Amino acid sequence: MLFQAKNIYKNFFRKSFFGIKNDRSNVLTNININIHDRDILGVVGETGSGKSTLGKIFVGLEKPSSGTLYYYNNDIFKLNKRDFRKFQKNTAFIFQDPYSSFNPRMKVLDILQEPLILNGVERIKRREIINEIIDKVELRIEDLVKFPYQFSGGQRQRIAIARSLILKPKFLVADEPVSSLDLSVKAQILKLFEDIYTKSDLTMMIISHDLSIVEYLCNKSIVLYKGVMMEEALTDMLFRNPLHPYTRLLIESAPSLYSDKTKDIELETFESSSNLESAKPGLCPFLERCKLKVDKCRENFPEIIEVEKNHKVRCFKYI
Ligand SMILES: Nc1ncnc2c1ncn2[C@@H]1O[C@H](COP(=O)(O)OP(=O)(O)OP(=O)(O)O)[C@@H](O)[C@H]1O
Repeated sequence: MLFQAKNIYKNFFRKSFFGIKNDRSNVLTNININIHDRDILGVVGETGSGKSTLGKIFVGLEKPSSGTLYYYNNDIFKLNKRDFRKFQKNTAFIFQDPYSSFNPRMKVLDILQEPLILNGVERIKRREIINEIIDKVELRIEDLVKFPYQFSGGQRQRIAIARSLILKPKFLVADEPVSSLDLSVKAQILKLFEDIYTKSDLTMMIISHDLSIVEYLCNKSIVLYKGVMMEEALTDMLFRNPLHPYTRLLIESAPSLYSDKTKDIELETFESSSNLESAKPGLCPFLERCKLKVDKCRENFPEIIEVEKNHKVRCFKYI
């Protein structure tokens, strides 16, 4: 198994005006996930549900507050410096807004060769790798001497993908990889991810609030709500038979990949704002918005249970 996340919690402390850490926010609660070689795991949930934080933990950019993340059975946060660097070389993260992660004074060639230089790759080999990668992401040789601001959003995303792949990682996290792109460019970039996956031995995590992207690319998916895993399933199952009221809400209200229009259907699982019940610690975080709640929901926190093979849900409706 490539990754095994066990009981991962992440809290951030907000500092008060006087710089004292006093306000703790639970961003991730008891996350357990297995990622096998060649999986494409989709992580969905609304803004602030902890998706990016989870992705960053998987590439070592954030450390969990507690819990363990195994990479081929090694606890990555217990590796010595050299092995941790080796681990990070095997992983890559494409940020939500790639443009802001580029140095605007660097040309594409420098953006692409920087990681190679840092890893001691010789000039001739660098050229070979860069030629190969720009071919893969369908950029042109003449693009190498341009600056990022000279490209459209879709082209910039190609540069970000090229840079993330330059050290041939085994595992790639793409955080909202197409959220800022218009529909036709979005489809091209998704196709590019698909091609890259087919022609390499990558394992991926795709973070998105947009379910259509996950449906298109991912073989399995998890649904996060306020940092809690609500459902985990093979993607086909999740879409064919969503169990958690929150997943159903997401799927029912999702626009299709092929249209900007949100489906106009009755959201039977969703409590109208006038009826909201405030969420209490220790109870299901979706309680306040759930129309299907039962008495038990106001008393206990539901465990996540396997309802059928490869399909888990956290909801008292199924316990
Ligand atoms: N470094 C940090 N310090 C303090 N709080 C943070 C930090 N990083 C994230 N958070 C908080 O953690 C929560 C989850 O953030 P995260 O970016 O992981 O969510 P997300 O689901 O990816 O949302 P989005 O889709 O908007 O990026 C948010 O409330 C955010 O403000």
